Amino acid sequence: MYKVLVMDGISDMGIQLLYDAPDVEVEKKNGLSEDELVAIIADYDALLVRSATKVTERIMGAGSKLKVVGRAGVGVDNIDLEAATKRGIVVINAPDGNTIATCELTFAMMMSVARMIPQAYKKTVGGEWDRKTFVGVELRNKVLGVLGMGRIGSEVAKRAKAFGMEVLGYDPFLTEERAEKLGVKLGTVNEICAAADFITVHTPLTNETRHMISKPQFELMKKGARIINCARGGIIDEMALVEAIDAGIVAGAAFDVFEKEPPAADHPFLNHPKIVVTPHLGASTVEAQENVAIDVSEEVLHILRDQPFKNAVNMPPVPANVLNALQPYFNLGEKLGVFLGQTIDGPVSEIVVNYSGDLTDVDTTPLTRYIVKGILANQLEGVNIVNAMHLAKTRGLNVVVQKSSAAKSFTNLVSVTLKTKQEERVLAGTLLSGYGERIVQIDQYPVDIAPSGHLLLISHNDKPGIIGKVGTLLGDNGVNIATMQVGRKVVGGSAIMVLTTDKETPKEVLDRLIQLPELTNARELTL
Ligand SMILES: NC(=O)c1ccc[n+]([C@@H]2O[C@H](COP(=O)([O-])OP(=O)(O)OC[C@H]3O[C@@H](n4cnc5c(N)ncnc54)[C@H](O)[C@@H]3O)[C@@H](O)[C@H]2O)c1
Ligand SMILES: O=C(O)[C@H](O)COP(=O)(O)O
Repeated sequence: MYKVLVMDGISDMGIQLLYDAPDVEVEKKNGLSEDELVAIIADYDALLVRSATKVTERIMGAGSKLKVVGRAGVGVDNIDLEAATKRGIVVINAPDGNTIATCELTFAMMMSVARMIPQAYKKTVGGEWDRKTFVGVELRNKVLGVLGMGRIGSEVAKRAKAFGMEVLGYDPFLTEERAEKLGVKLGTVNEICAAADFITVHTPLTNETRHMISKPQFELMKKGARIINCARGGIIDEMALVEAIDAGIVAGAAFDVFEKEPPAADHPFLNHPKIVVTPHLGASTVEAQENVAIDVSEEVLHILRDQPFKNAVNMPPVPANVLNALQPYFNLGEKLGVFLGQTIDGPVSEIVVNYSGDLTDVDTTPLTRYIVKGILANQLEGVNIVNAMHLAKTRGLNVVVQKSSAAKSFTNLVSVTLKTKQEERVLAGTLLSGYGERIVQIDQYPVDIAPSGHLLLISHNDKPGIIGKVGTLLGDNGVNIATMQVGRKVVGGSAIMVLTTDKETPKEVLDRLIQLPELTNARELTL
């Protein structure tokens, strides 16, 4: 039974999928401190949060069973991604579910700041009938600058056109074609700051975007510009904004997010007559909360059940067509790795993976992760497809991927070479129609082996009688041979024998095998 801890008031309707799952037990808690989470997290396989819970290295360190942290929303700045990756914990988010909610809040904020609705409301309910102070501006014919043209920024740009606004956009990944399709003119941050009547930001908070709008940008702005931030606190320099308003450059601002949340009681935005504030409500609609909770629940179930998933934040996304093409090979790739990992002595210095045939048509990176995971699994605990490449890198292990279009006798071939300072071992596998996964090459020897169960890999000199000696020794010790294959390059030269056995060969039997004078090596492998 998997235990899932759900924090931060995530929608019950959205996580119904988890309640309904027969293999999942859900517990809901709110407002736990870091210490309280550290004390209980070892019981859980999955943790679901919004932005309120900070998922720190300490929490993940204590989460000995933790497989996945699910963020019911977009921003993962409350989750220590590096710590998760190191521990092989998958971090997933729900990037699409709250786009429209946040886009619509952006317009609510834009209208609020254009017409001073919150300020007018406050006076009206206070008993004043003040129609002179609140003369606003229209959006029509105004220039809107959108910094960050991802999901939310693009939706904002589309709707701004309906208000009759001219839209200028900046995003390092916005192509001219896409900008043209959206009816957006491209500009630099400074050009947009100089030209816009309204500026809205929709980027993540990164080292590059921190204080992207600060004193120098405010100094470029038109008198009367208005600023909206429904993305992340810190993208706009809060103190520089207050100065720009007080200097008469900026006419007003609307902020849903703060550099520190919740802001201190004496934060200059609170009670400022020209600044509208909300408590991080961008995603707070019934629809968005249901959407993100459904998305994250589906992914959590996939991860807990070892099924493929798509929205991992600490792994590159895998497009559906790539996943479809590679998925049948994941198990084979891992088995090739597990096989090789058990056949090598001494530290591995390089892994060379060669893909040939149809597999060369897609990005094979996800499959490489399975291979590397399999190789490392023999040496390291807790290795999985999230941390496999990271662990390989931190151990100075070079992973080289090659592709060759000719697959020789096979439609597809995955060939893996493991190199240490002393030796080199090659293993190749394929999927054979009607037969499934097969290992088809060990070093220079062609073989045909199903990669599962117990195997004995024996290196020997090609001498008459050796097969009988091995068979007798195993038989005398109750180890039944299921299949046997022998390969050699030249008569009387070095050769290999691969046996599949119905049970593990005991260590003492293996030791006696190795003492046979014709044998150079014997290893028990479990796949
Ligand atoms: N207020 C809320 O409750 C709320 C709700 C949802 C999302 N958000 C936040 O809104 C932001 C945008 O969300 P999204 O779903 O559109 O994300 P997204 O990933 O689709 O878009 C972000 C865009 O920012 C661009 N970008 C990155 N660095 C940039 C830079 N230096 N200059 C300009 N553009 C840059 C990226 O290329 C990307 O296109 C995120 O920070 C997210 O956390 C806030
Ligand atoms: O990044 C997000 O998705 C938003 O900031 C929403 O955060 P929330 O789920 O805490 O409302």
